[in-house]
Amino acid sequence: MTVLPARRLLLVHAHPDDESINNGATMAKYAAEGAHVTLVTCTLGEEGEVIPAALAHLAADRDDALGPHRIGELAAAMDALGVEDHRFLGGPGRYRDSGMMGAPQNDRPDCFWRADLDEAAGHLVSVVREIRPQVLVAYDTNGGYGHPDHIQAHRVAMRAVELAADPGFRPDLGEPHDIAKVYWNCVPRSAVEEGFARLRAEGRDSLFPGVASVDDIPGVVDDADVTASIDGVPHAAAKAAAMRAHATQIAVDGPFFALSNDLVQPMFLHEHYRLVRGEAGADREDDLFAGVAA
Ligand SMILES: CC(=O)N[C@H]1[C@@H](O[C@@H]2[C@H](O)[C@H](O)[C@@H](O)[C@H](O)[C@H]2O)O[C@H](CO)[C@@H](O)[C@@H]1O
Ligand SMILES: [Zn+2]
Repeated sequence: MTVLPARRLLLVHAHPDDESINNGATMAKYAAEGAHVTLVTCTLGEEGEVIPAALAHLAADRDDALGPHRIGELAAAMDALGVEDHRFLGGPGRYRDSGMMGAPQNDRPDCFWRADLDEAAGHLVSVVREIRPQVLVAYDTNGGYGHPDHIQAHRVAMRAVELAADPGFRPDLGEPHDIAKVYWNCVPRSAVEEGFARLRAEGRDSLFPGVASVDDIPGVVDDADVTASIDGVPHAAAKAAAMRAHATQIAVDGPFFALSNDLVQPMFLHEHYRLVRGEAGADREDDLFAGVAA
């Protein structure tokens, strides 16, 4: 019987790369502090575009080998963050990347967007009842930016929070567990505006073919809606290394990056969260475990 650390954090993401973009510094911080950090990724990202020309053959409409390749990218990213516990929902390849909203891939019977909600949530309940986290991080109801896998990851995570605590649900999956605090990823508008001002001031808007806009940033909220902000500056190098590890999806340029759409955007080193379940430990928390664990 493995005895886990006192502080246990669970994060649920749609594709390999989302965890590093949204929470890389937070994950590195808590791993370095000795908390147990568990990442559950819901798909292998099989339908992603491929940035390096030398790897273009991996794409779904070529060799359809991007999923297994991204397993390796995710493992390298976890090494960079110091995270040892990362899993795929239902096992690697159980749910396939659904493609962007409206894409024909949304209709594939094996895609995550078509998953049965309670069946998928059951796989996550098993992890919750094993790890028994005090804190869960998930996407907001729009999945940050409306990608079907992100929306579904939100739904599965929130359904698993309910089911994991229900003693009548699947006793075979372990004792019920009530997650004390649930946060949704977010970015305060002031941080987005500051990031783009820095990008323009450093002239990076001329090095990439395009520049993202505020509307391209997932989960932008009014500053007042932010509950917790994690200062990830001490973990900047780890976050950048983790993002670089996802080389088919992300091109990193110092404190900026672009996805395969070539739109440069700031890399946020402060990572922000909105508490949607549980009690906040302060008006603006600097610790996700505030009030729940030593
Ligand atoms: C960050 C994220 O969620 N990436 C997803 C997303 O990828 C985007 C998609 O390919 C889009 O067409 C591009 O313009 C954009 O640059 C990409 O970031 O969707 C992919 C397909 O579902 C997914 O694999 C990728 O992880
Ligand atoms: Zn994603």
